[in-house]
Amino acid sequence: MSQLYSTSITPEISSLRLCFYGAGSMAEAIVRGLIDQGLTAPKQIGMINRQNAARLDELSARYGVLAAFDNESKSVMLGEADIVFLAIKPKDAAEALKQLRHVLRRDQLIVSIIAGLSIHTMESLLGQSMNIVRTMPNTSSTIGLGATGISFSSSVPEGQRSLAEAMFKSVGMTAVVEEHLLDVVTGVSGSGPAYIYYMMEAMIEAGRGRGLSDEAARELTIQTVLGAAHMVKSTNEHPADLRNKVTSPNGTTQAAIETLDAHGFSQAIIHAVGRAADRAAEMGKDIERSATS
Ligand SMILES: NC(=O)C1=CN([C@@H]2O[C@H](COP(=O)(O)OP(=O)(O)OC[C@H]3O[C@@H](n4cnc5c(N)ncnc54)[C@H](OP(=O)(O)O)[C@@H]3O)[C@@H](O)[C@H]2O)C=CC1
Ligand SMILES: O=C(O)[C@@H]1CCC=N1
Repeated sequence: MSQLYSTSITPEISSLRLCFYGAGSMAEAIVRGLIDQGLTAPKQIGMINRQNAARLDELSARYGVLAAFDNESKSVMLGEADIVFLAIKPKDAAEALKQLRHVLRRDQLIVSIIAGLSIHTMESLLGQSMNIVRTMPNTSSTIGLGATGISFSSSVPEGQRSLAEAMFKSVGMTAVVEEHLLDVVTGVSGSGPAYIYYMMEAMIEAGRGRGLSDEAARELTIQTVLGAAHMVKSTNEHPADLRNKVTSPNGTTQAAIETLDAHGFSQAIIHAVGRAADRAAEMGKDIERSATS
């Protein structure tokens, strides 16, 4: 299997065994996306968590993936994997990676989705340089509409880079960026869906508050967000130009935008993205400190 990695040809993903170390919401989003998009079969995917057996049962039943419950099967599953996804929370990363030090091999591709955790710290925790793909996906991968930032450790050969990109492309779009920019990616698109949901919550609440039914408020909001995103993508126009086309002089949109401006809407979003990026860096530093303690 490792032979495939040494070539510059992207191997068939379906022939590789994938192991998700951490079986939480983001791991599920990627797994569901990979299966639904037909990139691989459920039986090629193994999932591990720390203790929550009910969660593993649920994932096996829902997707047909394999699950490892005891330490021995966890070691076998990790050992047999061609690609190991690190999908645990940042706070658990230092301890978990130290435990993986003698389990992971250099011929395996490591794909981390952990916010803030640098390739350098991963290699310190794992005790050796490895082929590491550091990514920042988002939960829209579940429906094939994810946005994933990707960077690579210097040793990752071209074939493995293409493989990693192909996996994440199958669940959305990808952007290869320099590693230091992944924290910004976290602020924009990793956490980004939550900002949009938050705005949708407010729009729905406002609609209901002014008398729309729950269903009408929800459906009108959904279609508005969908349509606006599609408009930006399909017309390729700048969002500001599209906004201007909605805004009649002295009309309703102008009144609304002035109200948003009065409440610091743009600045709030800019600060939120920046704060998320800073928080990713802080979490990375915390893990780095645990790595050396
Ligand atoms: N959620 C999101 O939108 C995004 C998350 N991320 C990143 O993805 C990662 C996972 O986040 P998310 O899915 O939300 O987290 P969850 O809390 O949903 O899942 C974390 C999983 O890790 C498992 N786990 C914890 N410690 C260990 C261990 N030592 N060995 C094996 N498994 C372990 C947990 O198992 P148990 O329950 O048994 O403890 C749980 O299944 C994070 O690092 C986050 O930064 C990246 C992009 C977006
Ligand atoms: O909130 C978090 O820390 C993770 C990282 C990006 C989205 N969720």
